[in-house]
Amino acid sequence: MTTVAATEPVLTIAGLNVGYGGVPAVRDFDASVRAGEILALLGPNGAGKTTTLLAAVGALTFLSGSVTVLGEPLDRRVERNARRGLTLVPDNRGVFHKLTVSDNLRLAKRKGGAELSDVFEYFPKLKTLKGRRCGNLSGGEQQMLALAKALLARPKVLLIDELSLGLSPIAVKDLLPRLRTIADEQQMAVVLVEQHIDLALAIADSAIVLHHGRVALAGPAQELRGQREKVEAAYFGLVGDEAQRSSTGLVGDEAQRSSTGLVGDEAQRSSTGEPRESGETDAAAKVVD
Ligand SMILES: Nc1ncnc2c1ncn2[C@@H]1O[C@H](COP(=O)(O)OP(=O)(O)OP(=O)(O)O)[C@@H](O)[C@H]1O
Repeated sequence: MTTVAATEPVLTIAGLNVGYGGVPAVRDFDASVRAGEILALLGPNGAGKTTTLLAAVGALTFLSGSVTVLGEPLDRRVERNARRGLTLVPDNRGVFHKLTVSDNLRLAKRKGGAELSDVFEYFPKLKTLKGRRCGNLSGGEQQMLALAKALLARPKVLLIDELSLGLSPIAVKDLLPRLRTIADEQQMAVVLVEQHIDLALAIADSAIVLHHGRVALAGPAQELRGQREKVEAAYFGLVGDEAQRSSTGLVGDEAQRSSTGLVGDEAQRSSTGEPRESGETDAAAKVVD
C-alpha cells in the first residue's frame, strides 16, 4: 500500500466539478484531510454533500477536477479505491436488517482488516447485541454497527454521510466524540457530513460549508466554533463581504483560506437574494443543536 508522509494529506480534492447528466451539482470544490483529521462537511439539503462524498469514493464521474488518495489518483473502480483504504458509510447505514449484528460484522470482515474484538472495544454495546437482528436495533445502535462494519476494513479515509440521521441529540452526543477517539487512535482521516453544526465543529479539525453546490465557507474548526453567526450565514447563503471578515482581520479570499488550504469562492458572493430551495426551511430547524 502507498504510504504518505504524516504531514501530507491522505485525501486531496482539487477543483472538483461533479453532477448528474452533465449538470454540475458541486462546483470548484477543494479540500484536503490528513491522517487523524476530521473534516466536517456542512450544508442544507441539496447543497451537494452526498454528491461530494460519492465523487470522492469514485462512484461518480467528474466533469473536471481531481481526487488524490494516499498520493495516487482515484481509481475509476470503487472497489479498488476501497482496497486502498477509502470507505464510505452511506446515509442509509448499509446494514442488513434481517441479519444479526454478528452476521453483519462477519460479512464486513476483510483479510488483513481489524478483528471483531477490536471494534467491540469502541462499541462494547454491540457485543451484548451480537445475536440481535439489525431491524430490531435502535437507530443509534444501527449507526454504531455501520461504523463498526466500516472499521473492520481498517480504512485510511472514512467518508460518513449523516451519521446522526434520525438519531436523538443524546445519541449524537454519544456517537460523535467516539468518532473523534477512533480517528485519533487509528490515525484515520474522516470526512463527516453532518447537520448538527455545533457537535460537528466540536470534534472536527476543519469544516466546509456548502451552499448550492459551492463552498460558502471553509476554515479550521477551532476558528469557526466561535463564529456561529458566520457559519449560519454561509449555511443559508447569506454571506456578504462583512461576513468574510475572520478573526484574523482578513477579508474575502484570504479569510476563506484555512490552514488546510481550503478556499471558498461562493463565500465571495454578496447576498444576492438568490431564492432558497424549498427544503431549506426544514434544514434550518435541524441546525439548532
Ligand atoms: N441521481 C441524481 N440525479 C440528478 N440529480 C441529483 C441526483 N442526486 C442528487 N441530485 C441533485 O444534486 C444536488 C445535490 O444533491 P446531494 O444529495 O448531493 O445534496 P446533499 O447536500 O447531500 O443533500 P441532503 O442533505 O438532502 O442529503 C441536488 O440538487 C439534488 O437534487
